[in-house]
Amino acid sequence: MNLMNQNYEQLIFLQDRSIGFKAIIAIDNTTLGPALGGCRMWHYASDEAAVLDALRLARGMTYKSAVSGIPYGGGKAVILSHSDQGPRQMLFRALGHKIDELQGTYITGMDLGTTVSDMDWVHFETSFVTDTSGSLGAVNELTAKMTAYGVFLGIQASLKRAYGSESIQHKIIAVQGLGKVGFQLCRFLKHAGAKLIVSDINPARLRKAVEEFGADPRKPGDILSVPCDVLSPCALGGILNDTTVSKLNCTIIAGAANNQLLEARHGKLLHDMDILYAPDYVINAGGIIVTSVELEGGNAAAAQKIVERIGDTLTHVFHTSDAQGISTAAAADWIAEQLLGR
Ligand SMILES: NC(=O)c1ccc[n+]([C@@H]2O[C@H](COP(=O)([O-])OP(=O)(O)OC[C@H]3O[C@@H](n4cnc5c(N)ncnc54)[C@H](O)[C@@H]3O)[C@@H](O)[C@H]2O)c1
Repeated sequence: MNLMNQNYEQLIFLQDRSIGFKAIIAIDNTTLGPALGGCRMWHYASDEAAVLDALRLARGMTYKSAVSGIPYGGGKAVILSHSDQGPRQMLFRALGHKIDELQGTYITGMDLGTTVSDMDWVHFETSFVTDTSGSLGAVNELTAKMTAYGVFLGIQASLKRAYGSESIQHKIIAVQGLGKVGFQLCRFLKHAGAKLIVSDINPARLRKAVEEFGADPRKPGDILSVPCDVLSPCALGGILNDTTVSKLNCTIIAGAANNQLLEARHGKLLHDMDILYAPDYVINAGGIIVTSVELEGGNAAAAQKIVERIGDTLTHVFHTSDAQGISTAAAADWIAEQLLGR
């Protein structure tokens, strides 16, 4: 990988051997405001894989903020997880110390593998952190709820585009992943009259969804190929790839998971197969909207008002895709690039 060819603003490598701390901060773009994006703590196969992940996630945040109309740029932090690390508080305080030196260019928060208490440790060192105890997003899991609500509205907009009506009544919707977002999404969908098919690697969560929603459970390996109107990926990224795309049996893909397309070309593949793909960073922006409203001192109602624009943003993406004859994924990127003035 030639790092100098990547179009980012800053790539920062951090290391403190005494506490087994190794981290990366990627600041993709600050044209529209300070770079916003959570901190992931993950085990990577190599340092290079971690750098690539940080850069890709940071770019996704730039685009997500731009299309959502919030005054922030994109960034991401990654702490490389390994066996001989010091106590978590030391790792997150080390990260916080560096973030403070950046004087607000980058603002962090929670992501995969990190928690509210980790953000509290970051907060010991800097105020450029969200998702701390008592924050707007952390209380009653507002971030996840608003993400689920945005996905629900995005599913309605996608149904309207594919079937001419946004009605969810009797539509078959397959939800992969019943965590904080997926479970809440099922609540909205069930209430609107959907027939749910669900899957989770966690048997307790699966059982709960069957009991609460009368959902039809499937094995994790089967959910992506079930015949359905909408497939809603709410677990991991990279699930739309060479192996899975040919097995899909849905009209629409609209879910919360980040980086659903393994590679950009898979967006084109879906387009050629006439499957309507709701670009992930457009439909799952509810969480970052809560964070941005929190940073501006707003409340849950203010956040909801912005989340309610997600359906219209998605419709704009679909129109752009039609007008330019490009995939919805490429159309979303094009809109974001325009907003960034590039
Ligand atoms: N929480 C948010 O506000 C938010 C915001 C934007 C995007 N996202 C993205 O949405 C996705 C879900 O987020 P979350 O907060 O609900 O996470 P979570 O960890 O609470 O839930 C993920 C669920 O997926 C399940 N799962 C994992 N692998 C699976 C598989 N192969 N098949 C079926 N189920 C599987 C897990 O058991 C878990 O129940 C993630 O990709 C996340 O990055 C979340």
